[in-house]
Amino acid sequence: MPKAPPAAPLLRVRDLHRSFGDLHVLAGLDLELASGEALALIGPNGAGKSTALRCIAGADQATSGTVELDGAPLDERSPATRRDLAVVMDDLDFFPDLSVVEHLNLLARAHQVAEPDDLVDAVLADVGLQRQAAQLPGTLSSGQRRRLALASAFVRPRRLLILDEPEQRLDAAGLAWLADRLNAEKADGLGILLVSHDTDLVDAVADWVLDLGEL
Ligand SMILES: Nc1ncnc2c1ncn2[C@@H]1O[C@H](COP(=O)(O)OP(=O)(O)OP(=O)(O)O)[C@@H](O)[C@H]1O
Repeated sequence: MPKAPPAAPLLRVRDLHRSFGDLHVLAGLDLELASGEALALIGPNGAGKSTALRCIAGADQATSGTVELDGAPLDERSPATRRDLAVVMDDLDFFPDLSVVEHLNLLARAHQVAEPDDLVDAVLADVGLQRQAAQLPGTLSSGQRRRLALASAFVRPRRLLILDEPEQRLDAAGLAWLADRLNAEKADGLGILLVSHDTDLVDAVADWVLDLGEL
């Protein structure tokens, strides 16, 4: 009996290049990620980790190379990609006049999740922002703003989670929560691509580690 062709990985990046003038930040990055797995990009400051995430997520234009989601070119404008891809970068942008709960409600409803109020309540409790639900982003502490950014990814549909230094500004309890949450996401079948300088988080979550400082 003929064998079925192997399923495409959730994410496949081939020969990704990104240069800024004569600075070759990415010079042929290859990676693959399956559903239910986490891949951590590590490396020193300036190694190109955020550049890689931005090019993969479509926030920056690679000089050359391919990025595929489920075997099709990843197009951040397509409805399918926008449904599947949840991105939390390190630049946190919020509407200054929408409260915490209003942000999360807006996202859940825009992504047409079932029972948005229940999901938002659950995520608020999970990220520890229940008491801050009515506050505006400008009144949150920096760690609370990071929690809101992470919460934004958890109130929407997703199959691939891309996270740039999600550990930033989290306290010890927040870091423990983050590792548990990301492992729960993996158990739910999500693929996770993260950049992190936190070796404990990488050890706790990553199935694969790619050191961009060594490429
Ligand atoms: N838009 C840009 N124009 C010029 N140079 C850039 C641009 N974006 C990034 N770079 C350069 O590319 C290199 C890689 O930057 P990047 O932010 O990807 O590093 P990183 O590995 O994420 O570092 P860190 O650990 O400090 O976050 C750096 O030398 C940076 O100055």
